[in-house]
This record gives sequence, structure tokens and C-alpha cells, in this order.
Amino acid sequence: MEQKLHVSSEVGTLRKLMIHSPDEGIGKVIPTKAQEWLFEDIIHVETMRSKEYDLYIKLLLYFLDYEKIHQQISDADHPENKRNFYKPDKEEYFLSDKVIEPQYLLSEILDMRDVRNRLVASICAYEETSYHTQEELLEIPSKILARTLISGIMPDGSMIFPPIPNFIFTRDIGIMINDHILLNKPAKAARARESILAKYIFHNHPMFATYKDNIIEVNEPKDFFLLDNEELSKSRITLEGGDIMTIAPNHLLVGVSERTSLHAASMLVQIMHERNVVEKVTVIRIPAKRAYMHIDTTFTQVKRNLWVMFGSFSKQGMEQEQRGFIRSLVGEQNSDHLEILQYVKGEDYNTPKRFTYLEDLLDDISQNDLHSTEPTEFIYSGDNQFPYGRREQWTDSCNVLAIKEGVVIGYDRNDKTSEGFRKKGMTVIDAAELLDKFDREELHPDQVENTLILLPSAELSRARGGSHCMSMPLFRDPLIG
Ligand SMILES: NC(=[NH2+])NCCC[C@H](N)C(=O)O
Repeated sequence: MEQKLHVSSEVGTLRKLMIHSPDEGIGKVIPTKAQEWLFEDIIHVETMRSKEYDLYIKLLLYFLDYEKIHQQISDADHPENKRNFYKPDKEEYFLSDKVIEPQYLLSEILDMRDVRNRLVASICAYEETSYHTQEELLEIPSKILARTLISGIMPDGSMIFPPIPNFIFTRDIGIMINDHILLNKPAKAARARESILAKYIFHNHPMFATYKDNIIEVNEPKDFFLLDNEELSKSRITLEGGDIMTIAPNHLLVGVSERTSLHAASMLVQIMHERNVVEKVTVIRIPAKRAYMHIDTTFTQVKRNLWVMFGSFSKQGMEQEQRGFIRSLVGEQNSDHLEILQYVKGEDYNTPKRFTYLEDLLDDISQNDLHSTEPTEFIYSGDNQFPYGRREQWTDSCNVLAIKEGVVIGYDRNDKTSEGFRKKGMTVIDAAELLDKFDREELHPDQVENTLILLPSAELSRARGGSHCMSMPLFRDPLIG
């Protein structure tokens, strides 16, 4: 039951991760609520699942848990089986210890009487349900109750609390930093129930028992609420996983963004150093905008020396956007500017190292932290052509998940960015075609190298999150010895 958990890079071979399949709750969002719940539009849940997300699961199972999927793949998608293979509350669920569903872990902790009582009470208090509803919930069998606590839907189909449609973005609820687990503190109310569930799972599931003392929660000081409203908003701590990247064993990246506050980043630097989790913490301050709510929507890593990034944050892009302006006049006033500050343990926090451009930082990571022997290269969103760079960043061109070094999953709609991958010598292939090759044993996942795998994304991309956001890596092989 107990498993080793460790993540010390973004591209070491992925062995274990947490993902959540779109649940029924997503299908209940009405148009006027979509934005409040952080979706750009309503989605068709059946398409999102069977034409898009299920392919993601199959890919992950093929790469991480070959036996689980290979024999069962034809049965899994047989219409008669009603997708039960993908549903954690069904007998036929694939139940892998490598591709892990928080809903399943939740059902396991709900079997513990004391945890069940406390968790149901917490959720009911947060959602302001009646005492009667709380009692009713306590009588529901664990597997069904786990489903209800996530989707908000009771076994009889009635809805007792709002959906948490963003739970598919498991990245944001917690992050492994070496052998530590950092829990989030979401900026948006729409994501609050997710973090209550995550807290209970990480603190109570036997899978994380060895790591209990390594769970980090960042909170405001005890007397914080006594401050006046202005001070209060300045010192508020919010922190979401999309802004945290364990980029190398000695190095953590922290974004300051629409979602992660300056105060949170400041606390994190100190905690990381005090607890000896990493030696270097680099804070990347990006504009607080919906289009790039976390740093992982603006860049992710493909290989130790290859990155995909948003062109407007590149050296060329930033210079271009400032052309015609007097730099000193624009300077700090420019809300779109990027600030990169690096804090090293034992060195003076008042004189951090500064990087002017994102490429300088990423190059430094590739060469000095990850010991690349080749020059660092960049693929730009939309191949750096206007207006494609911005269009494709919006649909997560910069948000890829590395399954191993050089093999990443991205969305199929970002054509110009895919072109950029091809120009760097990468193979670009549709998920369905690759799965078909695996199925017919024409190709084994171990043989796949230097490839961008394209996931259908018409529905998925409406929520402003890509495959990087839809994954919480729990174990990656070390990239460097
Ligand atoms: N790591 C990420 N970039 N996650 C994207 C989350 C998208 C989600 N709809 C939200 O707004 O919260």
C-alpha cells in the first residue's frame, strides 16, 4: 500500500501520477455560471470524456502501466460496458497504482469511520448544508459518497452542492517537491472544496503515511484576520500548483500570478530553505491575467535542453512589444513586464540574482542545474507568429506534460506550435493513431522518443488548462544522478 513518492524534475520518466476524470458535475454547469466556475463555456461532458479525456487515460496507462491496459483496451471501450473501466466507483474500474484517481483514494479514506465523520462535517459546514443532509451523507457507501463529495450529486440524482469542475486540474491541488508535498491554498472560491478533499486525502491515506511530516501547508500568521482590509488583501496567501515547478533537485520555481500571491511566494522561499527542501527558489512574477493564470500556461519543459514557451515573454517578444516606447518611461509601469528573482539558501535575500528574460533563466537551468551537454533550445507558442502565439497560448500550447524526457502530451489544436516542434526534429502524432499502434503491437511505449502526442481538445480546452495542469506527478525517475 505504501509507495515511494519523489519528484525532482519536470521531465524525468513519469512512473506515478494523480489524475481526475471529468465527472458528472461538469455537465451541470449553466452558461451564466461558467465563468465563475473558471470555464470559458459550457461543455459536452460525453464528448469531453469519450472523445478526449479517455484517450489521455489510455496513453498514461500504456506508458505507466502497460499490463493494465493492453489486454483490456478493446473491452474498455465497448459501448455495452458504459465506460465503467474509467469510473472509480464501478467493479470494472482499471484501478492502477500508477495512474491514480483521487476519487478512489477518497473512497478508501471514507471507509475510516472517524475520517468519514470529520470530512463530511467539514464539507457540509463549508457548503452550508442542513444537519439532516449531513446525516444522510454519512449513510452512503464510500465509493458512492466519494463521487457525491466531488460532483455534488446524490445517488438519487439530486444536487446538494455545486460541482467542482476544475478538479480535473489535479496539478493545482498539490505538488511534490522532492520528497515533500506542498498543498495549495486556492485563490478562487470555485476551487475551495477541492482543497478540503485534497487535505484529507494527503493527511489520511496510507499511501502518504511515510510523508506525513513532509506535508507543507502555507498559511497566514495566526493573528492575520485582525488586520484592516487593505493590509489583509496585501498579506493574503494564495497558492496554486500550476505556479510551482520542481525543475531540478536543487531548484524550485514559484510563479506570482493571478492565483499565487506575493506573500505566498515570500513564505515559500523561507520554508523551502528552513526545511532544506531545495537550495534555490526562483520567483517568476507574471502579469495577473486570466490568459496566463499560472506560470505553467506560459512555459513547460520538453527535454533537459528544450522548452516550449509563450513568445510574448521571450526576449524578442518583450523587445518587440516595447518598441517605440522610451524604456525608462514604460519600465515598472508596464503591467505586462516579467520579473525574475532567484533566492539561494544562505545568501542575502536583499540582493537576489535577477534574470532579465525567461530564456536566460531556462538556459541557466538546462546548463547548470540539469547539466545539458547541448545548447538550450526554445519552441515558441504559435511558432512566434502573430496572432498565433497568443491564440495558441490561450489554448494551452505551452502547457505540455512530459511522460519521459522528449515525449510530451499536448493539445491537437495548436497547429503552429506543433510546426515548431517539427522544426526541432520532433515527431508529431495524434493520440488515437499512437494508441492504435500500441494496440496492434506495431510499437511499444518504450520505443517512443522525441514525440509530441496530440490530444483532441475541442471540449477540454474550454477550461483554460492543458495536460500539464491535468496531472499531479507523484514519482519521476531522477533525471540527474
Ligand atoms: N495549472 C494550470 N494552469 N491549471 C489551469 C486551471 C484552469 C482552471 N479552469 C482554473 O481557472 O483554475
